[in-house]
Parts: sequence; structure tokens; C-alpha cells
Amino acid sequence: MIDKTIPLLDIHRHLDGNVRQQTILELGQQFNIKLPANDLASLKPHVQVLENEPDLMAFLQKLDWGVAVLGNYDACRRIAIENVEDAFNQGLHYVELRFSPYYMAQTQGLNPQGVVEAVVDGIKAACEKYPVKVKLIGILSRTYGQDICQQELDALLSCKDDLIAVDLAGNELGFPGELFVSHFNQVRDAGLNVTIHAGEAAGAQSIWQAINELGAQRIGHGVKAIEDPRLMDYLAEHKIGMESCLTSNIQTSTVASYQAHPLKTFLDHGILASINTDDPGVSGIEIGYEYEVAAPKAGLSQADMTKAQKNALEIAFLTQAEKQALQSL
Ligand SMILES: O=c1[nH]cnc2c1ncn2[C@@H]1O[C@H](CO)[C@@H](O)[C@H]1O
Ligand SMILES: [Zn+2]
Repeated sequence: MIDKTIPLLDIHRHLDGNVRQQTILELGQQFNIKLPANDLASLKPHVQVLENEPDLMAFLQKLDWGVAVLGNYDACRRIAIENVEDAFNQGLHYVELRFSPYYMAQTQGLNPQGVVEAVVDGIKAACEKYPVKVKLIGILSRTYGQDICQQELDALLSCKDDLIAVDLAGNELGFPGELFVSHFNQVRDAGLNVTIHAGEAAGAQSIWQAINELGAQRIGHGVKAIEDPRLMDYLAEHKIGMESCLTSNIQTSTVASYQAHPLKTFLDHGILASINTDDPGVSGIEIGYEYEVAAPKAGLSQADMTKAQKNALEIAFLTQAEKQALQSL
């Protein structure tokens, strides 16, 4: 269960993996984009995971319609606003929303920098209306390769004051972290934090690489750390935050079942692991489900869940003062 006495956070949440199905329909109509279905019930299997997918890349395809309907910058602004509304409605006190401007731009030929500006603008407008604290993380979609990721990074850095961190996501097996060393040198030079999707599709080595070569302060997923006891020690000792996403890991077949998920072991090992949603719209879950259903199935006790909830605050990309302010809500 969610511990109501402490703040509720989601620090691994893809804004572009959480486009409302109704919005996909409406934007499809608005821009005359042919969708695979024209009503909610028949659209659902195309945009939501209903049965576990064989691997990460099959899962990621379910995000595609949510960005294919982004016909102009106002549509990008709209989904940013709706994400804040959703976060507030779920009782979240603080969210780090992440998005890939190139991924959002590419289907309809938008300019990634325009997408960043629209998302930033939408978040700012929505935060005036909803009392939920929001920070933005820019994503480099590794699936497009080094050159596109440099363009994507340039677009993100043009608004760097509106971001707290940069992440690397997408096809971890096909595009290893080694290809993105120069990108993350630039991210750190710009004074931004680093979190990396690692140890999800690839092994423990990918997590070591993210830490040692990309400067990761936090790891997205990090499931495969379970295969390397020395890495688990290192994560705990160096307080490298772990952003766990239980249901996502089952749906991508990264882990065979909730019972087999290593989150409990990570917590017992003293790793600063947290509970997050990943792509709530595409997964058809929300933060409440992860605490109420997924975490108990993964063997977490109430004390474990409370610890994970506290860990999220500890590893959030916030100043001490901001963390204290959240605690006194
Ligand atoms: O679980 C995940 N693992 C790896 N990459 C992901 C995951 N969920 C979404 N994306 C990727 O993030 C970008 C959109 O924010 C896209 O590149 C999408 O493929
Ligand atoms: Zn993710």
C-alpha cells in the first residue's frame, strides 16, 4: 500500500508512453490521420499491452500511435498538460516526466526543438492549475543511432534550464551505451543529471557502462544487477538510485513473473530502489496498482514498500530544500 504519511513520487514515467486513448482518437481525427480503429474499444489492443509481449521492442511498438497523432506543437502541449492532470488525479505529489522530442516529432515531421518548447510550455501552464510538483527529463532515443541522438540532444540543450536530467532509452541491445559517451559528456558539461535505462534488455555490464562511462547517478530498471553481486554492492555503497518498474518488466518479458522480480532483493541489499510506472497508459496501470497489487505480488512487505517510497524522495533530482518542502506537505 501507499504510505499516506509520506509524499508519493513517480520518478520514472514517460510522458509519451502515457497519451490518453481518447486523445489519440481525437488527435487522429483532428489531423486526418488514419488510425487502426475509430472507437476506444477497438483502438485499445493497438495502444495498450493486454498480454505480455515477447521482448522490449515489441512492447515499445505500443507507444507508436500515441506519438503518430502529434500533428502540431499544440498537440504536444496538450499531452503534456494531460500528463500533469493524470499525475495529480493519481494523488502524486511529485513526478519526473520524461520524453523523447525526436520520437514525438518524427512521424509528423515536427522539429524536435519545437516539441521541447511545447512540452515545457504545457507543463508550466498545467502546474499553475494543478498542485503537483513536476520536473522534466529529456530522453535520447538510442534506437535512432548516434547522429539523431546528437540532434535530439541539441534540441534538449536549447531548453536546458527547463530540464533536470537526460536519459537514454529505446533499444538497449541494438544500441549499447558505448555509442553515447560523447553525448553524456555534453549532458554533464551542461550541468544536468544523468539517468540511464540499463540492465533491462541487456545484462549487468550495461549497468556498469552506464555508471562508469555515461556518469549515471540513477539507473532505469537495472533488473539485471541481480546477476552481479559486486554490482549490487556498488549500487548500494555509492547510492546509485534504482528506478524499478514492476509491471513494465513483466510486460516486456524482462522478468518472468512478479514473484521472480529482484526488487525485494535489491531493497534487502540496501540499494536505493523505488517503485515507478514507466509507461502507465501503454501498460494500463497506475502508481496505485504498482503499490497495491504489483509490489505485494513481488514479495514486498509494507515496510519494504514504505522504504521504496522513501527511496524515491531520497534519489529524486531535487535539492534538499525541495525535498524538505515535499515532506512537509
Ligand atoms: O521500458 C522502456 N525501456 C526502454 N525504452 C523505453 C521504455 N519505455 C519507453 N521507452 C522509450 O522511451 C522513449 C519515449 O519516451 C522512446 O524511445 C521509447 O521507445
Ligand atoms: Zn522507461
